[in-house]
Amino acid sequence: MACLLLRMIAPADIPSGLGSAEAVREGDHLPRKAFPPRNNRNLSRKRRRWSLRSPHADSKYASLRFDPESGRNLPLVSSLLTSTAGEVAVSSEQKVYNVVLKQAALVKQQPRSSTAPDVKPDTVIPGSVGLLKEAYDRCGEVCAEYAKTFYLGTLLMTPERRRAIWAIDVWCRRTDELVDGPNASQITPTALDRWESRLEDVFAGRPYDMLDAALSDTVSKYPVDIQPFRDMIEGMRMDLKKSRYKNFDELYLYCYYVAGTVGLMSVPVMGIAPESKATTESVYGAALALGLANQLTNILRDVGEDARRGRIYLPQDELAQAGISDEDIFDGKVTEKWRSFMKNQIKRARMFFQQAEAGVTELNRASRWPVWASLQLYRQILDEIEANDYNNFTKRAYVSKAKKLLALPVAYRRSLISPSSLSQSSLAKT
Ligand SMILES: CC(C)=CCC/C(C)=C/CC/C(C)=C/CC/C(C)=C/COP(=O)(O)OP(=O)(O)O
Repeated sequence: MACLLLRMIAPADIPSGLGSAEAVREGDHLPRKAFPPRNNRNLSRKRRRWSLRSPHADSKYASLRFDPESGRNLPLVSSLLTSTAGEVAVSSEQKVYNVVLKQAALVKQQPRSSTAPDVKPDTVIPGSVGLLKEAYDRCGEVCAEYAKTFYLGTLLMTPERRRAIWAIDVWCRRTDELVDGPNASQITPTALDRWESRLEDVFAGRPYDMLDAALSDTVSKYPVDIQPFRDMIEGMRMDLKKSRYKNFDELYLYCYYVAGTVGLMSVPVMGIAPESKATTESVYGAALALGLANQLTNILRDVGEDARRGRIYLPQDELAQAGISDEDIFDGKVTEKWRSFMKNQIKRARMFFQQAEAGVTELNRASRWPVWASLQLYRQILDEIEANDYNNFTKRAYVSKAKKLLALPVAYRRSLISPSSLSQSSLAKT
């Protein structure tokens, strides 16, 4: 099939760790060194980050309020921001919400189904079926190695959905690897442009290597749009350029690019439960919120590591308001000011998790367990930051194996709750 026409043109500035044409021919599609052990990673940038906004309408960071009727964050005043120069600009939340609407519109025409009958069967070209299976299997191996818990959860999905999720996950990891991996220092905006044109080829059915072939096949079968993928690359460009974020609006956009996009890519594959009464937009909004919540958590966990790389992802205006300077962060002293600042940041991240929760129940049953499990595990990192007395400078907050194991049956029980069993969905009705 078209997606197995592996192209042999290696863009010179894409690091070889991303899988060369030769590697494909030899069957070693993605050298393991492309995904070094996590503790050895080049942390030149914050990893995928995401978030929406303010924890409580009454907090000093509240520029949005969560509206349970629509399942959306609504601007408290307006979706327009006024700059100091007096120019009026559309807020990041509004920009991203427009993407959510577009993504939802793309899948709306598809009938909701738990078995995904809309998924087209593999096109059989003699000799290619085995290769495609091998490509997906390799994606599964990478996912298993880098996101064990999530991988285990995906095993509950239908085989088609599971392998599609692996293919998307692997593309995201490879993209992240460009600016966060062993070859990060060689990455230029031109390399990202090349990665983007390679993405266009994947969507046009012209994959470059085996891992791309799996994604190419996935996007030919599910209503997955290219925009969130392009946006993720845009997040990598942003990371090359910026090491400070003026305010939450800037950080919001970054978080959408690098993590909220993953939520938008996943919903078309995970599927919305046929019995769900929630609007497609609201489910996409929840998926976005989960991406944002995870990314904010990731940022809060890694403050010290990032500072050692000269990076501060926390909003500068909020830091200034709390009386905290960049130097204070580089010094890494846990003061009362810091604790109080962190409490507000944690509140905001929790608000996004809460917003995401309502959407998980609306997903197809088989997709709920892995999503609940990963939501719970990531949210617990916030509890661990508190347990470390807000020392995220020198102590890494992590969830113990025992807690991870405990989260699985809890997530499983929650996954049994179906949209129809909720007397009143917290998401908007169609
Ligand atoms: C809620 C609904 C309706 C759907 C779910 C939609 C999904 C799957 C959302 C999840 C999006 C996601 C997994 C984003 C990635 C965010 C993130 C911070 C990833 C960090 O990944 P790693 O770098 O592997 O994490 P560590 O640094 O913790 O190892």
